[in-house]
Amino acid sequence: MTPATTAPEATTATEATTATTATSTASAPRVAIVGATGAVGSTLLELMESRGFRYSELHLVASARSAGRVLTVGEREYTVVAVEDFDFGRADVAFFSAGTAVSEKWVPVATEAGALVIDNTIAFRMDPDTPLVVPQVNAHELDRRPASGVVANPNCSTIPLVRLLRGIEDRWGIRNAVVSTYQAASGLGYSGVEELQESSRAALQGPDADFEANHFRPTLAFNVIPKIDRFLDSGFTLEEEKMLRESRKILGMPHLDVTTTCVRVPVANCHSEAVYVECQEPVDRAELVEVLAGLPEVRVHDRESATAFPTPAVVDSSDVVHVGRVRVTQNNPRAFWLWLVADNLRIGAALNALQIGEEIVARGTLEARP
Ligand SMILES: NC(=O)C1=CN([C@@H]2O[C@H](COP(=O)(O)OP(=O)(O)OC[C@H]3O[C@@H](n4cnc5c(N)ncnc54)[C@H](OP(=O)(O)O)[C@@H]3O)[C@@H](O)[C@H]2O)C=CC1
Ligand SMILES: N[C@@H](CC(=O)OP(=O)(O)O)C(=O)O
Repeated sequence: MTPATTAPEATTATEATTATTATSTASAPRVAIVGATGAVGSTLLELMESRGFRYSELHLVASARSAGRVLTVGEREYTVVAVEDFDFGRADVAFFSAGTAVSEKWVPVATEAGALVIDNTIAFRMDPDTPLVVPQVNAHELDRRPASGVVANPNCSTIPLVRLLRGIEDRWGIRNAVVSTYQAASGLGYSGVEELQESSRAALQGPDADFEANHFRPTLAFNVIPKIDRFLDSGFTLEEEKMLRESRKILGMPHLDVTTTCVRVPVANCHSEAVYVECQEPVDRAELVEVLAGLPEVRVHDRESATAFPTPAVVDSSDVVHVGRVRVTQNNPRAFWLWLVADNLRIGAALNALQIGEEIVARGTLEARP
């Protein structure tokens, strides 16, 4: 997790916001990032640089609070523009990670102006005209420009899960899966991490320390909270419901039986999941390890030593899904458990969104601009 840098001195707003990368060509898209100052937006900017994603223009967009702030991307400085003041006709691709309400209001404006939107929020995920894409699973959905003009990025816990379930379904067939998540404070952005830090400091000072929670109630410091997002009438939370319905849509398995308990834990970054899967056929552990390790961008930590299992503190800022504790159950040879850890800001949000962008460019999907 690396915050964006603010340059002490900067070029003027107009110059800065329309700068062209050294590596760009006429065919590289013009890119806008809405939510550029946030945890996901900053991670996206970092990944664009490290992965060499080419653009002919880059526009950084946030709320009026950040308008005029200057961010350094690569070796250039860019001035942040308020979304109300941005002309989406200046972007071929617009990444949105500024919350659901912002996407509901501004994504239609962006698509109307001709931009293809890659949206990180829940706003359009279940829209039938909007593909919900994890490139390692269903990149073929990007062969054509979507009717809605939007490609949705799934929930941060759902992405690593479906990447493993795809390989398991293809080899053994899935009867059902039971998942418990252990989700980091960064799922609520920079302010979630700050609240975890401040509440931990206050808890260490004693019961009378002055601290007011905005996000996590009861406190997340030295605690775990079995509720993420709001409760539904079913008794499940919306986060748990997202994991069911989004997994079904991404995998193209409308009857997939996956049930979850989503839990917030006092970890800064990286979501973990304990996953139980019952298959249609008996599973051989060695073959399971081989199948999982053969999936794209997955690393299996398999009994290399007594501590060779992934944990959030160790695999933070990693671009692969880490898997450990792979074990077939003693009472049912068709069932097994595994443990996964994935960086929610990268794999669960910015990296997945950027990989969608890379696929769109590679497949020429943007050429059908309306
Ligand atoms: N964190 C995660 O793991 C995941 C997040 N997401 C999605 O991404 C969104 C952003 O997450 P994250 O980056 O972590 O959050 P942050 O709180 O760190 O950042 C929020 C960003 O949105 C901008 N923003 C807020 N309100 C407005 C507004 N009214 N108009 C324009 N821009 C606005 C902020 O700009 P400003 O600096 O001006 O306040 C900032 O750039 C989430 O709400 C969620 O929908 C999706 C999957 C995972
Ligand atoms: N709900 C996730 C983060 C997030 O924003 O998810 P979604 O995009 O599905 O609302 C978390 O708190 O860890």
